[in-house]
This record gives sequence, structure tokens and C-alpha cells, in this order.
Amino acid sequence: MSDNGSKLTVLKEVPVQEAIGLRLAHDLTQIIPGEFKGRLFKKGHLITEADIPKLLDIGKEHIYIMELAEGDLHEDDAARRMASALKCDGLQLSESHEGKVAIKSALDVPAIAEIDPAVVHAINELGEIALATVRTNAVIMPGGQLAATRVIPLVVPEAKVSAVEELIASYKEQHDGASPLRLKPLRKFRIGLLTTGGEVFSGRIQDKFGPAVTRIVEALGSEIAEQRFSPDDRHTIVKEIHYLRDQSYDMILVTGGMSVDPDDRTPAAIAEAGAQIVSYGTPMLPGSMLLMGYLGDVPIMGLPGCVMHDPYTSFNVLLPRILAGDTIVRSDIVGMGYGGLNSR
Ligand SMILES: Nc1nc2c(c(=O)[nH]1)N[C@H]1C(S)=C(S)[C@@H](COP(=O)(O)OP(=O)(O)OC[C@H]3O[C@@H](n4cnc5c(N)ncnc54)[C@H](O)[C@@H]3O)O[C@H]1N2
Ligand code: MOO
Repeated sequence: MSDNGSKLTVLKEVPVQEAIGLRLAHDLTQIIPGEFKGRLFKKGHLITEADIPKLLDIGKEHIYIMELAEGDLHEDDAARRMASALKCDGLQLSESHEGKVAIKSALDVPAIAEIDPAVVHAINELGEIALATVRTNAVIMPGGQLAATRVIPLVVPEAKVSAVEELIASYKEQHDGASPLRLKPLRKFRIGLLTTGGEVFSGRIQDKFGPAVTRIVEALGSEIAEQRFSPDDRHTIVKEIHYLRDQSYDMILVTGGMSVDPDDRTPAAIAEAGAQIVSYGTPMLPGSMLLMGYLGDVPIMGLPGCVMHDPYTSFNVLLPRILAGDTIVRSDIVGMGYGGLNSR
């Protein structure tokens, strides 16, 4: 509440029994663990006699009646204004709900988030307000949420929200109008897949890698255009990589033979095929034996066995970035170790 010189926001506590005919000043939440969490009453709801036991059930013996002073903002309006300042092409805002506005993807394809952490910190440094975001490079599916705004008290000085708007405006000014919060859409790649391993090539065991990689790739809107098979023979692997390159696929994936056995030929074959190796080995677990390289400008990856069975590996981190058009460099790989342990 702020003193604007003339009038202060008035919050009057009224016992619920005396509140019939009055309007609620904010959304009221009910939580029944395991069953329900959400809005029981909406801001502005006209209280009736039938509401009184429901209000008592959620622990409300009093409600607020509010007269907002000029220069103060209701939590819903403050959250909406902050979210509007952050909105740009590809984003949409939810209605305010219990004082919160969600910022979501408006794209019809998956995307990755690009967020400037310094701006997020500067906004949260102001106090009494909250901007929570996902991390840069998080995958956001169509309609998925990447951030939310809220203020902490029921009422904040408008100056607080203006300060947020100014921080965002000055970021946009310095970045050609780009918001500190944006999405990079994923392109649809046609991918060539080479599955190595004598035990699969000979038919001793059934291929489990193809279906696993297909699932991951398709979930991001791309496709495995062709799958080839090879025994653990370096020359054959090189020949098959060249075949896939000659089909002009957008990316080449090679599975199996990525670790330390004598039959693990894949890393050497990828190098012999002419790829520039960005890194063989990735400081993330699972997924440490992953190889990242480029054959000309075509990304090529050697995928270790864990990709077959582990739901989140270094492949899940790098693939979306490649589909978004990022070129992976060594510092990207090095940076994956911090926070890169997904213990099972
Ligand atoms: N002593 C060490 N052991 C392991 C290391 C290590 O550094 N030192 N690395 C571990 C990591 S990390 C991984 S991941 C695994 C697997 O590495 P590879 O990519 O070399 O996998 P393979 O040896 O080719 O196969 C392992 C396992 O998976 C089966 N497989 C392979 N491809 C398919 C397929 N297409 N369909 C079905 N099953 C497949 C294969 O038959 C083997 O049973 O190594 C750790 N060990
Ligand atoms: O590369 Mo392994 O792929 O860490 O489980």
C-alpha cells in the first residue's frame, strides 16, 4: 500500500457471516492434498449465504473488502502488466489466476527457451514481485509454459511494476526490440540413422535403439528418414556414414560401439569419415560416451547405449539445440557437467 498524498488503499476485514452481498477482493484457493488445488472463488464473486460454510471450510473467517488507492495495483493487474511487458511474438498470456499470470508458447511447433538471467535477477531484486522462468534451452512444447509472474502482497505500488516495465524496455532497446524471454522454434529435420553392432546386424538380438531414437526425435517434431545397419567394422561404418551424407539428411546419428571395448569402432569411424569432432565424451551422466561432431555442416552424433533406455541423457540436452539451429561448440559441452548428473 502506498501513500500517494491523498488516499491510501483500504483493506477492510469483514467476518464472513457479515459478508453476504459483498464482493471478494481476490481469488480464493482451496487445497485438498491429492485431490484438488485451485480457485474456489474468483475475484469479484458476490458472496451468498450458501458460500459461508465453504469459506469456513477453507479457513476463511474474514474476507477483505478493498478500496484501491490511485497509485496502487491489485495483484492480478500487476501480474498482467509485468507479463504483458515480457510478451513478444510466439508467446501468449493466460488469464490471471490466484494472482498469477502464466507466459506460454503460442507456437504450433516445439521450441527452446532463450532467457536472459540477468534481467530475471534484476526484476526479482526489486522485491515483492516474482518472475519465475524455466532455464535457457529448456524444451517448450506448443502451449507449454516458460514463465509466470506474480506479486507477493495483494496490493503493490504501481511504481514497482513500472520499474519492471522499465527494465524490460531498456533490455529491448539494447537488443533490437527482442524480449529477455523468447522462444526459438525447432525445425523439422530429416535424420539418417546408422545402427552399429554385430549382434544386431546378424539378427542375434532385436534392434532396440531405432525405436528409442525415433521416439525422442519424433517427440520434437523431426523424423528418422532412413535407418541403416552395420557390423562392428570400421570400413563399413565409414561407408554407411558417407551413404547417409550423400542422401543430404539434415543430421546423422550413429548408435552403438561408443565405449571402451575392442569392438567399439564408432568414434574412430566418425572421425575417419571426415567429421570435425567437437567432443568425444560429454561430462554428463548418463550420456558420457556421446560424440558430437560436424561432417561439413551436417551435425553428426555418436549415441551411447544409455540413450536406448534412459529417459534423459546428454542426447536429450543437445538434440533440441541442434534442431533450433544452434551450432554446438566445445564450451557448450564443457558446460554440461555442472548440474549434469542425473543419478538413477
Ligand atoms: N569399462 C567401461 N565400461 C563401460 C563404459 C566405460 O567407459 N568403461 N561406458 C559405459 C557407458 S557410459 C555406456 S553408455 C555403455 C554402452 O556403451 P556403447 O555405446 O559402447 O554400447 P555397446 O557396447 O555397443 O552396447 C552395450 C549394450 O547394448 C546393447 N545394444 C547396443 N546396440 C543395440 C541395439 N541397436 N539394439 C539392442 N541392443 C543394443 C548391446 O548388445 C550391449 O548389450 O557402456 C558402459 N560401460
Ligand atoms: O554414455 Mo553412458 O551413455 O553415460 O550411460
